Order: sequence, then structure tokens, then C-alpha cells
Amino acid sequence: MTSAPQAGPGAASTANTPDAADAPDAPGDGAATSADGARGLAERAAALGRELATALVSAGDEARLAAQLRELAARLGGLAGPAPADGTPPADTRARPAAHHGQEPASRSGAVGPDEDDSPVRRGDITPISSPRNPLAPPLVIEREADGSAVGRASLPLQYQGPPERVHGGIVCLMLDQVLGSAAHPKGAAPAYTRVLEVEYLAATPLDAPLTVRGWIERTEGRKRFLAGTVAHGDTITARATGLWVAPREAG
Ligand SMILES: CCCCCCCCCCCCCCCC(=O)SCCNC(=O)CCNC(=O)[C@H](O)C(C)(C)COP(=O)(O)OP(=O)(O)OC[C@H]1O[C@@H](n2cnc3c(N)ncnc32)[C@H](O)[C@@H]1OP(=O)(O)O
Repeated sequence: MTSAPQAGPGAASTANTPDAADAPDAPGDGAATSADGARGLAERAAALGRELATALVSAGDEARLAAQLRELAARLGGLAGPAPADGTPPADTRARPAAHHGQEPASRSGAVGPDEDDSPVRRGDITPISSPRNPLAPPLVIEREADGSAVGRASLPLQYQGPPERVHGGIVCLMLDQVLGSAAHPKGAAPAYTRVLEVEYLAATPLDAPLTVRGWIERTEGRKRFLAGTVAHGDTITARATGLWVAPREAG
């Protein structure tokens, strides 16, 4: 295995960071009136969802939890704006069938695609690890380096705990799957899926601490891409992984 590519100061592109069009609106601008505004609204609502999850697992004091919940509810109510007179939910929050990623290439911008067709297939990043609009995601912010490797950064709060004070091993694996998956898709590459992912847990991955997840292609053989990666806290590599991503035969 070759050594991990170093994080260069000049990340070439952002693999899952929302582009400017996805930036949240200024506070207090009321209900969204455009797709971009709705996206910002969704991301702010997701951020409140994360705060809620943290509050639910953190508070030992029921009175304090109740106060936090009231505060979050007020902020959520402020985001949603006034309810439509007929009770119709806003377009962006209407229930949809479960999303499935598998057959559709995802946007690299992290933006969720146009809603006009109301398709059950959501383009873009709605993964439970890196999507800014998925409250299950920390989110892990992934950038692509000039050398083609991918680097994810996050600090994981208490709801990601496994053993006390450590990030759950499955979450460590999830971060590696996502970052190696990003690295497995250089520009123009056919979509490929994780076929093998082997993770070694070398040391505790701490909660509430800056983590860096790296992934890079070791070699490519036809439709097979062999990946490697690491999770680090400071200078400590807490996990390392190797994996195989395979493009389906029909992809060419
Ligand atoms: C996704 C779209 C992205 C779009 C661009 C945006 C990118 C933005 C970042 C996205 C990030 C996503 C990160 C989340 C990643 C997931 O969550 S992916 C979802 C989880 N994975 C899956 O659903 C995959 C399920 N498996 C499959 O669909 C099929 O097995 C696959 C992968 C399409 C392969 O099917 P297949 O070609 O029929 O498989 P098969 O011929 O048995 O094996 C393929 C090759 O691998 C070899 N192989 C198999 N096992 C091994 C092994 N253990 N060791 C060595 N070689 C092996 C075989 O020998 C074979 O090689 P050849 O004989 O062809 O030389």
C-alpha cells in the first residue's frame, strides 16, 4: 500500500459541499420561495434535527431537556413560516417514497436535484453521513484534492457514540465508505459500488474532536478500482481501510 496522499492546501474541488446556490438564506427571510431557498431551508431544518438528536442523548436533566426542546421547536416553527391556509405541506417537505441511489449517478455538488419532476429518485447527496440536508449526517464535509484523493472532515457529537467516549465502529466504517466512494469516482468515471470494504480499528476514534478521513485509488483494473484510506485524529491514525469498488458490467 502506498502512503496516504497528504491534504494539500489547495483542494481542487468540493465533492459534497453545497455550492453557492445551496447556501442557506439569511435568517428571518420567511418561507422559501425558490428551489434554492427551499434547499437552504431544508439544510437549516436538518441542522436543528442534529441539535435535537444531540440534546436527546446528552441531557440527563429532564427539565433542561424540556427547555432545549421548547427552544428548538420555536426555531423550527420560525423556519417553516406560516402554515398554508388549506393545510397543504410545502412542496419540499411533502412525503416521498424512500430514496434509492443505486441507479442514478449522484451530483458531485451535493445539491439535491430539481424537484420539478417529483421523482422518487433523489439526485445528489442525501446520504446519512455527508448530506447537509440529512439530519442523520454530521455532516462529513468531503473535498477532492488536486491529486484526486478525497478528504472528509467532521467532528462527531454524542449521538455517534459506540463504546463510551468513542465513535461507533459502524460510523467509522460509514465515513470510510463515503470518502473512499468519493475517491473512487474521478471525473467522468462510471458509477461504481462498494464490493469490498475492510476496516482495521487501530485506536479509539474520539467524539467531539476534529477527524480527517482520507481516501485514494491505489490502482484500477478495468472496471475494478482498488481503494485505500484512513481516519485520523491529529497525528493518530485511528482506522485504516482497503476496498474494492466495481462498476457494473453494463456500465461499459
Ligand atoms: C454510486 C454512484 C455514484 C455516482 C458518482 C458520485 C460519487 C459520489 C460519492 C459516492 C459515495 C458513495 C459511498 C457509498 C457507497 C455505497 O454505499 S455503494 C452501496 C453498497 N454496495 C452495493 O450495493 C454493491 C452491491 N453489489 C453489486 O451491485 C455487485 O456485486 C457489483 C458491485 C455491481 C459487482 O457485480 P458483478 O460485476 O456481477 O460482480 P462480480 O463479477 O462477482 O465481481 C466483480 C469483480 O470483482 C472481483 N471481486 C469480487 N470480490 C472480490 C474480492 N473480495 N477481492 C478481489 N476481487 C473481488 C471479481 O473477481 C470480479 O472481477 P473480474 O472477474 O471481473 O475481474
